[in-house]
Amino acid sequence: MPHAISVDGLEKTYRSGLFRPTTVKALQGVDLALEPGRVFGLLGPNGAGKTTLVKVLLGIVKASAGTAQLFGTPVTDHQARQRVGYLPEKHTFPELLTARQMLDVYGQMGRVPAEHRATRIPDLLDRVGLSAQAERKIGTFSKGMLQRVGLAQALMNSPDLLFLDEPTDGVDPVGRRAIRDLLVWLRDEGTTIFINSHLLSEVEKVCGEVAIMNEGELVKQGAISELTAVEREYRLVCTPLPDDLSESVHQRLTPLNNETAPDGLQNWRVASDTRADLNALIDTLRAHDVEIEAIDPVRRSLEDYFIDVVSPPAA
Ligand SMILES: Nc1ncnc2c1ncn2[C@@H]1O[C@H](COP(=O)(O)OP(=O)(O)OP(=O)(O)O)[C@@H](O)[C@H]1O
Repeated sequence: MPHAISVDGLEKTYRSGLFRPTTVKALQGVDLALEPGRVFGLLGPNGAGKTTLVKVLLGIVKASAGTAQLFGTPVTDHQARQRVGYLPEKHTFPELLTARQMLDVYGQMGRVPAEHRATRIPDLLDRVGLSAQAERKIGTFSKGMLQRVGLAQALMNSPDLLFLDEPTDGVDPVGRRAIRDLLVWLRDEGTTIFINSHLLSEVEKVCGEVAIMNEGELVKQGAISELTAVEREYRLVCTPLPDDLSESVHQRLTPLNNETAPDGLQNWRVASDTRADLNALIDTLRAHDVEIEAIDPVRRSLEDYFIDVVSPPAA
């Protein structure tokens, strides 16, 4: 089965100015392979090249070098876009149309047959929580409602691959939850979802894997759980430590909010260079009748990780 997205050595250089031409290297050799059925988040600071990458994938912008394919079809071939839905960041929908009429127009443009539109429009409006607003004019919609009707628009042609640019921007927490639930449902149905967003906490909740783009390059890529794990540090939850533990054991344990644990359990941060070392420590604790409730890798937030990756090192 081909990758949903496959990008190899992609470059894009913008040239502007007639008398004093300037060039901007927006993409500088991007490689990406995305399995179908994944929810993928593309992160990066302003100007990193995220929108350019999406535009190349959608055939809106022509790459300067490299190749890009959607489901094995080159993005330069219009067939590649037949299986794609897109919610742009700055969308403007016809304000005088009602939500239902707007979806009908976009469905027609996407060559969705009339009988499919008749069932799909109420279904999608229901899924994005806008059934009661079906006959309301788009011009009267709030920003959050516009995002939700935009998402319904992107889904009109039942895409296998969905591109979303800042999908939850301006949406209140209830609407965000509705969008998140919808994305999870789509993923479970097998849709590949590509999200471009600055809202890292949202990305963290819905994306399985992310890539961080900086200055036109993908500098990090992987599962969020792997990227945010702090190497060889663990959080240990256990019954109170006895006083007769050796100094060397104590030195490896840093207390974490122990005064706030209402159940009498204690939280410790454990640094351990090897697995054997960690297991030896646990053996020592168990030999002192300490009961282990949990031991997990310490994780940073995606935001902390992101800032570490994109911030230039201090001079
Ligand atoms: N049409 C264009 N002509 C010239 N330069 C452009 C054009 N579009 C984008 N750029 C430049 O290319 C670089 C990448 O821009 P791009 O919009 O892809 O970044 P981005 O990561 O999407 O940023 P943001 O998060 O701010 O939307 C920037 O330096 C931008 O100024």
